[in-house]
Amino acid sequence: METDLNDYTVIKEGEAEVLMHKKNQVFFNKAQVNNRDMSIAVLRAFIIKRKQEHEAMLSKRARSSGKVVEKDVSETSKEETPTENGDDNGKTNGEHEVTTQDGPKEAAKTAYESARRELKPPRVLEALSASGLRALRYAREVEGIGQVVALDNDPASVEACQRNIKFNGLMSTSKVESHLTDARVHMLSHPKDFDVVDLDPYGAPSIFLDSAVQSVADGGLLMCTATDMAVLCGANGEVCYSKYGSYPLKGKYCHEMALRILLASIESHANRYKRYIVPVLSVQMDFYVRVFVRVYTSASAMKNTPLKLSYVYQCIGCDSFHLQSVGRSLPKNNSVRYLPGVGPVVPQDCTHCGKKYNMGGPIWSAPIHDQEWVNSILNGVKSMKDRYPAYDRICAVLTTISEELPDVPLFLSLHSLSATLKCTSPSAALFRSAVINAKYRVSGSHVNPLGIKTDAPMEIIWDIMRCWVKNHPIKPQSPEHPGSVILSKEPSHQADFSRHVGSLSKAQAKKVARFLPNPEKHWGPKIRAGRTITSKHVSLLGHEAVNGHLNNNHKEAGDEEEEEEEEEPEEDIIEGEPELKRQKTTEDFASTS
Ligand SMILES: C[S@@+](CC[C@H](N)C(=O)[O-])C[C@H]1O[C@@H](n2cnc3c(N)ncnc32)[C@H](O)[C@@H]1O
Ligand SMILES: [Zn+2]
Repeated sequence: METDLNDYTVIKEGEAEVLMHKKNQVFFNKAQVNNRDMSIAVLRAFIIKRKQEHEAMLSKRARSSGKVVEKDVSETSKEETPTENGDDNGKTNGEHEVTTQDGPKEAAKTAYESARRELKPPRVLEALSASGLRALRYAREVEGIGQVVALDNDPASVEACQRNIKFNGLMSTSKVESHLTDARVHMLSHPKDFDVVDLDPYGAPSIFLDSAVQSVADGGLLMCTATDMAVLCGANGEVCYSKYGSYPLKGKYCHEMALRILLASIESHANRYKRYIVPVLSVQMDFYVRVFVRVYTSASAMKNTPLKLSYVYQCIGCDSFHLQSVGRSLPKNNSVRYLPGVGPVVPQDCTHCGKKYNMGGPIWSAPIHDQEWVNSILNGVKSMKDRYPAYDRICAVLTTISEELPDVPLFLSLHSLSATLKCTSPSAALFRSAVINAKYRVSGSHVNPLGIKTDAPMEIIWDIMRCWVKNHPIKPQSPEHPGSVILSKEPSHQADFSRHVGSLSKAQAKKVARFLPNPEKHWGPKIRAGRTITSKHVSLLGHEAVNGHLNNNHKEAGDEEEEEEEEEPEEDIIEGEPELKRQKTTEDFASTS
């Protein structure tokens, strides 16, 4: 069928152009440019890293095969050297037989050259592609990328994607292919077939995780978005548990907890197939979380999973939180014994304010980024500023991430600490100085401008706040109030608030932007393409965001099936900071006492 261009608007993002039908039957959200740019930056870093790893494996192989050839040439031809992570990229697939005729050095060189040719450009699966914009951007903008397979189970989306592939010319038609299929079926029938798998669903990715972890090649990259922030941040704890297998807690750190719940869930799916993940970058931006993890196969490495997971105890009175590892390991002779974690790490009642704890998790409590990757992604982005439409935003996010303490899960909120004590808040610089002067480490968090990551125990934090209140007295409060209980104790550590040079992050000191406002109104989620627009959507998203598609015979809010599957905000939770203090109601206290 001929395409009448008058029916379409051309949308350009990066180097890709897509045709959007004026009736807008296919999903497109401009705000996801940050997500797509960040993914391109990670893909570029992945391609470089993969090449470096391959080179390193080859030279190791060449060295070892050279040595072995000198000893026994016939044995060398049979040998295979798996990489550290059990990755089989380096296999010669038995194709290359090292002959004795050219001598050992030549044999090693030929083996090297043969294996070198084997690193094929990475194959990418864009499992949920809609218009194909993302797949097209990957194909057009990421140097060294291989085939990009774009899937969707919606016929209108696949039709649009195929039209867009043609519209983007020869380079796209040769690299991108689009299929109408259920992504889960395709991933299950293509085990370890893709070097990169991208999941960008409406709402939760949970139903795609099991097949996705099987479809990624060893050492490959899984990139996964979740926009169901209300669920992940604790609005419906039981729904989160059913989808992800973890209980979320309503804390100021909930967006970071969301990232860690998603990582724990991916790991759990991977473990079913003797696989495990290594996160390289985990980002909370705009209205979603997105994680980038590498997937490896190793039954023995998988035993470490319980050491990377923790439950979280969070006090309902003062928000103090404590992590309890799911498992532990003990060295035994030359091996390791794996044991359950020792607990509980907290008493029944909070030692600071006397209230009970909620228990959440398990969450991923190992690092959520690889700082070497983060730096190389950030440097890559800076070196190609003009190639990223969302340069300022992704640069700001990556800069903040590059300064996060990698080994400190979750964070404190200065406002929350001050709200508990009902005092004025010290400035972040003063508070951070007091922590550093007490000989602990401190950093910001990319998910919250007011977040403070620190390895200081809660006793020290409350002592710092007690000392602050001594100089900034508060109005008398009821003696049962958690803040009054905390302040009734004398500090055992005397806080030193004198300004420390480390109280500002490097980026703050250099005045590099770390958090940016949204570039325009309605910079948020969009509803599922083809859905009936209701008054609920308009009130949540605004008229512009629903593209003026208010349907007159709309259903009322609540009539939608699978509501939490939408790429929609839930009031309070997604936009900015959830107002969490108010959730500590008498109901909370009663239910745990
Ligand atoms: C949020 S959109 C993807 C947006 C796209 N990645 C982008 O960057 O513009 C999600 C898409 O997943 C598709 N989808 C939902 N379930 C699917 C399934 N089981 N298999 C394949 N596609 C599916 C929907 O039709 C929709 O087009
Ligand atoms: Zn407490």
